[in-house]
Amino acid sequence: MSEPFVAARNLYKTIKGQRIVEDISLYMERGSIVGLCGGNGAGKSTVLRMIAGVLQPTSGEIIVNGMQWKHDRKKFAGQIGYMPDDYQFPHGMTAREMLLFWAGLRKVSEQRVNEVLALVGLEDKKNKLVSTFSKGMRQRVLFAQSMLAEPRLLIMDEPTNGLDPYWMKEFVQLVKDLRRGGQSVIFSTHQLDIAEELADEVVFLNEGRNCGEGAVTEYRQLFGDYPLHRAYQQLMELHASQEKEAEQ
Ligand SMILES: Nc1ncnc2c1ncn2[C@@H]1O[C@H](COP(=O)(O)OP(=O)(O)OP(=O)(O)O)[C@@H](O)[C@H]1O
Repeated sequence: MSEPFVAARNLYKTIKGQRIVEDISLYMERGSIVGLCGGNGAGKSTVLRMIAGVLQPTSGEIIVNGMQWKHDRKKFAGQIGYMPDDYQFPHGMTAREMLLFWAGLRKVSEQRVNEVLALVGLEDKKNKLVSTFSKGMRQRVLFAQSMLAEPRLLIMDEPTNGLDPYWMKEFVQLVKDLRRGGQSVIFSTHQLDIAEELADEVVFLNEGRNCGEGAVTEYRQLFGDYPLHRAYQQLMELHASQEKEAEQ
């Protein structure tokens, strides 16, 4: 059997003695979209940061397109676009200047900067200071940044946070277009309706562990309407009853 496009195996992360991620394995086919769902502090950002190579796992292995971070950091990073959940933009930089800065790091042309500005609808705001932007507009700058080098894998942490309904829809369409172009996407979200609309596969995390995963079509067959809401609720109820049993 051939190796999946992304194979993250048995990931553990411990920070200052606290286990944050425990035995997470995750596999992605090329050109697929995976949604990571779970409550606050479930470990979604930590898992995404490890796959992106910005945080090293305490143990476990991550292979993207046959490459490992520890063997060739530059090549590994070169095939990934990462959209963090938060970013401190420097003062005094316009949207265009920010994107030109990132484009320079990745050897991307000015024409591509203009393309991504247009994709996220910021052409007319490109010469405005990012520090004056709303949360949703800053998210669109970060989204544009992640697409700059047309990476094979896009890793996006809470990408729809702060987007208005129009941009939420546009975002969904843009990500579907990326998939159509053969790019793979993994994203975290609290918005289960977005995960249902966008993802092929969903992984639910709770307290740093995988508590359920499957194809969205399977969840639909199992639960009908609002399949991810229902699946999540069931998983949380199961978790609560297991905790209660363990206490007794
Ligand atoms: N650098 C760190 N030092 C200490 N604890 C950390 C650190 N980074 C993450 N954590 C802890 O790890 C847990 C998981 O955090 P993480 O940000 O991965 O969760 P999340 O699922 O993305 O949460 P949210 O949905 O609230 O963004 C949390 O309890 C968090 O406090």
